[in-house]
Amino acid sequence: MSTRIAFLKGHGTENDFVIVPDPDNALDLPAATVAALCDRRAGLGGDGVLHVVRSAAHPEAREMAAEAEWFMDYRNSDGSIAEMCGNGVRVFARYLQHAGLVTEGDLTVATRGGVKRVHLAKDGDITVGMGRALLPEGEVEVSVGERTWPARHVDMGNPHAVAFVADLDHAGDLLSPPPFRPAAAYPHGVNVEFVADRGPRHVAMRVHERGSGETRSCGTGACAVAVAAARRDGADPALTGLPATYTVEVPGGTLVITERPDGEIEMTGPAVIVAEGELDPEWLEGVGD
Ligand SMILES: N[C@@H](CCC[C@H](N)C(=O)O)C(=O)O
Repeated sequence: MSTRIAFLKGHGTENDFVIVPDPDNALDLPAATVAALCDRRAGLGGDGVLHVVRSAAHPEAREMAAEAEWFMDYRNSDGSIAEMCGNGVRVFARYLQHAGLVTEGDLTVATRGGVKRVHLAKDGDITVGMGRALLPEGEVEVSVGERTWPARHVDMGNPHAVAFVADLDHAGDLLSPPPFRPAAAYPHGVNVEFVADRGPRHVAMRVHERGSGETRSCGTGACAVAVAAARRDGADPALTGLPATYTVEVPGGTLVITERPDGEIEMTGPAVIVAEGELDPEWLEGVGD
């Protein structure tokens, strides 16, 4: 990579991303480059990278090109690849609008977790159709220090372990991934949500994200939390025939999650573009040295 490369910085409820527009998939973005971009001291800083590519130009998205023109090639801040990023989809859609590539209204975004339907208001919040959750059977436990909690395994395209706790401070400083049992439950690692009640259908969470550490929000995590809370509260929409809406407070803001009786989940929240610029080619050439 020796030519000048454009970037933007954006966030959704303070889950922050470096956005790299690359319509023709011409850039090499190895894990070391992603990690350097996300480095908060020596790079731009971010919980992840949103690599913006035309679906037709990306081998993992070509099959979705007829349904969604743009592919969100999402990477965690350590350079690892994840199937989905809920806050990322909203910020991705906001970028497309900002760049004049789409107008407000309805659009689709291809992700490794399938095509997501997005409703983009001109200046307001963005709603994403997140698909259905899977709830694999089996007991899971997560620990922090001396404390251990039962956790609900919820798959939102990416894996989550949701633990209800009395106090979010019990999750400690979350400087390393919370150990979980059994190891076989999450062969590819897991995002862990700690959840405390705030009121009827109103919860607060902290999250330790696979590949990024503790972040200030996780959209797929908030959906997993709402799904787990609805089962705990006897509000499973498939059983009641009624939608279940939860307000999920995250350290960086608030997300509203609705699960319908057919299992489809919608997430609504903000998305903001903060800055744009160009990477310094010399800095980029030195990455990985
Ligand atoms: N912050 C994201 C989730 C990003 C991926 C996650 N760290 C994983 O590895 O599965 C969100 O908003 O959903």
